[in-house]
Amino acid sequence: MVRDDSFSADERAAIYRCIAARRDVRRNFLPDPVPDAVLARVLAAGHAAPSVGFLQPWNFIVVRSDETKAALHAAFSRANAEAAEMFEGERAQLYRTLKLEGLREAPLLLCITCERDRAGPVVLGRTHQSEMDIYSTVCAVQNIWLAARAENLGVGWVSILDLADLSRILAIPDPIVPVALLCMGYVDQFAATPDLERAGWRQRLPLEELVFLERFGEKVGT
Ligand SMILES: Cc1cc2c(cc1C)N(C[C@H](O)[C@H](O)[C@H](O)COP(=O)(O)O)c1[nH]c(=O)[nH]c(=O)c1N2
Repeated sequence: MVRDDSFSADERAAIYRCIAARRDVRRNFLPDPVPDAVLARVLAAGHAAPSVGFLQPWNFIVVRSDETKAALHAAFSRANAEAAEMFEGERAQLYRTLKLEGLREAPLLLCITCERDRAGPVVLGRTHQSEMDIYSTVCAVQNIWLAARAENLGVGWVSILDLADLSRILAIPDPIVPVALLCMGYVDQFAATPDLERAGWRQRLPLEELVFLERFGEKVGT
């Protein structure tokens, strides 16, 4: 049955293509600025995300200044040096070759935060699973990532930073938690596969190994 709110086959194909073609991008950003109207659409996609108790716990901090980007990059460099020490042998060597941020090259950075006390301590849906507001914010991040891809904007998530550094640099007050720092900008092409896959860090897992029937560990069709 085709209803007015049904997706057409073309629309469906576009959505799946966007999901498959989304990449984590942290290199080859073009200097072209992200127009305000495009950013507004991408942020509206974030704001349309589902949220526990309809809390909408997010804030979006837009960073364009070289000064703030440099401070964030310095925080990344400190954390990344510590991170490199946590791997051993060949892994540590390979880690040091990876490009894991595009904080200075990207024309725009976006920090997505979670205001955990936005509606007081008792929130519908968060009563028994306290992280649900954080997860809601991650839903907003993913909406932004996909909308950006549809706008042909590359997005890279940079999590190799101390949260305290992030809060200090972006003046995020205490009850508000930074959830994601994204670098964003136009790129001339999107890779077909994840950078980490091409670098030999990890391969994509076969989906069938991850799907169970009724109980964890019970394979479909066995
Ligand atoms: C929560 C979270 C945090 C990070 C990431 C992702 C997510 C979901 N990723 C990107 C990650 O490496 C990438 O998504 C996978 O390698 C898969 O690649 P595609 O996103 O499919 O291109 C990421 N990449 C990176 O280079 N530096 C980083 O700090 C992070 N941090």
